[in-house]
Amino acid sequence: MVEATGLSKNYKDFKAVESLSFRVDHGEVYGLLGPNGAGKTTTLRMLATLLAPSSGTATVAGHDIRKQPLEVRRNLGIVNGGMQVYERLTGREVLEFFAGFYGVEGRLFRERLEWVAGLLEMDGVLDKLVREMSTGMRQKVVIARSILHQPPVLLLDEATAGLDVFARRSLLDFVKQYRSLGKSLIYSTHVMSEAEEVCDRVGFLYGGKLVYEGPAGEAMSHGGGSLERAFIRRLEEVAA
Ligand SMILES: Nc1ncnc2c1ncn2[C@@H]1O[C@H](COP(=O)(O)OP(=O)(O)OP(=O)(O)O)[C@@H](O)[C@H]1O
Repeated sequence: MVEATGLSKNYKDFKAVESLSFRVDHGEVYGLLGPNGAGKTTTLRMLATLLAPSSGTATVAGHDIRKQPLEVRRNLGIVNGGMQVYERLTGREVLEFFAGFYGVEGRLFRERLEWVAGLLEMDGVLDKLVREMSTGMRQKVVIARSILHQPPVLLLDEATAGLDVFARRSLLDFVKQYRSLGKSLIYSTHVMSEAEEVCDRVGFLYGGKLVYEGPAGEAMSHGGGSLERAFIRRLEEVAA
C-alpha cells in the first residue's frame, strides 16, 4: 500500500532524509521509529505530498507521489501532533466542513459521521464547541476528520504527544481497530513501548537513514524483548 524507493530530502547541504526504501503492506501497522530529528515528519510529509522529495519517490495505494498527488491525497489521511481545530465550531461542524473537501456530503456524510463516532467513541464530542473540549476530545475530532473519506492508508505522526492516559489508550485501540478493517498505517513515534504494542513491522530511522527494518517481534528479540534496547543496540552496531 506504501512503497518508498530511494526517498530523500535535502535542506541545502543537509540530508534530512537519505535514500529511504521500505514498504507497508495491506492491513499492516508499520512503525517509523526514531528520536527527535531523525526525519520521521519529513518522511511522512513527503508521502502525503506536502513536501517535494529531493530525489527518489514513493507510491501510495499504487499512485506516485510525484506524478499523481491528487490520487495520493484521496487515498490517505494524516494526523500530526498538532491539534489545530476551529475553536468556534462544534465537533460535528468541523467534520462536516472537512468532509466537504472529499465530496462526502448529505446522506453519505451522515453515514460516515455515524461510522467515525462509533469507531472513536465520540459521544458527547460532536455537539460540543471545540474550545470547550479536552485535549483527548480534540484529538478524536482530528482523527475523525482525517478518516471521513475512509482512506486505505493512514499516517500518524507522534499522535499521542500531549495525551493523557485515557486518550492515549483510546488512540492505541483505534490504531488496532483501523488495521482490523484491512487498512495500512504508518505509526511514527519515539515512544518504543507504543510501537511494541501496535506495530507489525518497524523501521529504525536515525540521522535520516533507515538503519534497521523488520518484523517488530524480530526487532524486539534483538533487544532481549525490548524495542528500545534493540534500537540502541542497532545504533551501536552501525557506529562500530
Ligand atoms: N525546513 C527545514 N529546513 C532545514 N532543516 C529542516 C527543515 N525541516 C526539518 N529540518 C531538519 O531535518 C531533520 C529531520 O526533521 P524531522 O522533523 O523530519 O524529524 P523528526 O524525526 O520528525 O523529529 P521530531 O520528532 O523532532 O519532529 C532535523 O534535523 C530538522 O532540524
